[in-house]
Amino acid sequence: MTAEHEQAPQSTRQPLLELKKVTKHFGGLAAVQDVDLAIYPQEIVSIIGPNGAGKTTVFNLITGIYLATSGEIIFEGQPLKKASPHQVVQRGLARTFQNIRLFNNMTVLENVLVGEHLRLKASILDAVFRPPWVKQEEEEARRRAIELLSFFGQHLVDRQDEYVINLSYADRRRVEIARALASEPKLLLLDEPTAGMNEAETMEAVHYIRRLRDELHLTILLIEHKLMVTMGISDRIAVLDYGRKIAEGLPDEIRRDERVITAYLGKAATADRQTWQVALRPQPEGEANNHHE
Ligand SMILES: Nc1ncnc2c1ncn2[C@@H]1O[C@H](COP(=O)(O)OP(=O)(O)OP(=O)(O)O)[C@@H](O)[C@H]1O
Repeated sequence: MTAEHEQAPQSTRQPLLELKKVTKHFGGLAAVQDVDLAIYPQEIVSIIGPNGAGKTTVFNLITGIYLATSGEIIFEGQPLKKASPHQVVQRGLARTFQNIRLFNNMTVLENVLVGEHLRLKASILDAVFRPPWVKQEEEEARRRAIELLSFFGQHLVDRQDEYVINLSYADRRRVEIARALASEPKLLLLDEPTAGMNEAETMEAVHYIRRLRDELHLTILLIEHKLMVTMGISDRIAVLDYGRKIAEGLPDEIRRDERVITAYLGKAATADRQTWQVALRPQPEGEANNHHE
């Protein structure tokens, strides 16, 4: 652990985001039930669980896409209440999606600029008549968008005028994160950030997710199906099953948790436990994230 990561114990800090007994019903189905979760500044927290466990629904509740049936979601000490997705972004939360949602008929740079529009002051009339301050604001937005692309290396800067449809899947995921960063969030929600990536791209994604926390001081909540990634990157992990949180803890605790093993493998699959243990083995020295250890 480096000195810059040392933080006060959680008990003395205020969570950046807190879910209190959050429940979401779809008709008779309880997709999320009584979920409590606290995420502290500059943590990387993962939500894992089998298909249909309620992970994406939790993201949709936090980001204002769904209204909770009951319970409370609190950001920086203030309830999000009925905040719309737009208002949630203004409060400082940004997200990416399981299925990348970029504008394919726009360039890389234009997509990132879309993420900046909430911060800009110019109205439609200003944009039409373009007084000097609007031009200045546009230039500043453009400069910042390029800077955000450069977080992922020079190659995205070089391809800023390319239509996003021409980029690799991994690059499109990077552009989607750059667009989320453009709204200057405090909390970034990443829904399966390594889906569709090969091993090398996945390892690179793990590296830049850590940099988002370490260099940009972001707090990160992610859903990730690749358990090797989750185990290596997370400070804490929350496990959902049938909408309920069945476990929460450090990666090592989750790896050994009987309820988690059962949820993933089913009761009849105890013979597969060794496979599970192998899949979740700690990352090699230097790769493990010892943020809170
Ligand atoms: N809009 C909706 N209307 C009705 N049911 C829904 C809706 N959204 C999700 N569900 C149901 O809620 C449950 C939880 O779904 P959710 O997508 O949150 O799970 P998940 O853990 O993200 O799954 P996956 O890993 O497959 O993405 C599932 O049974 C799903 O069918």
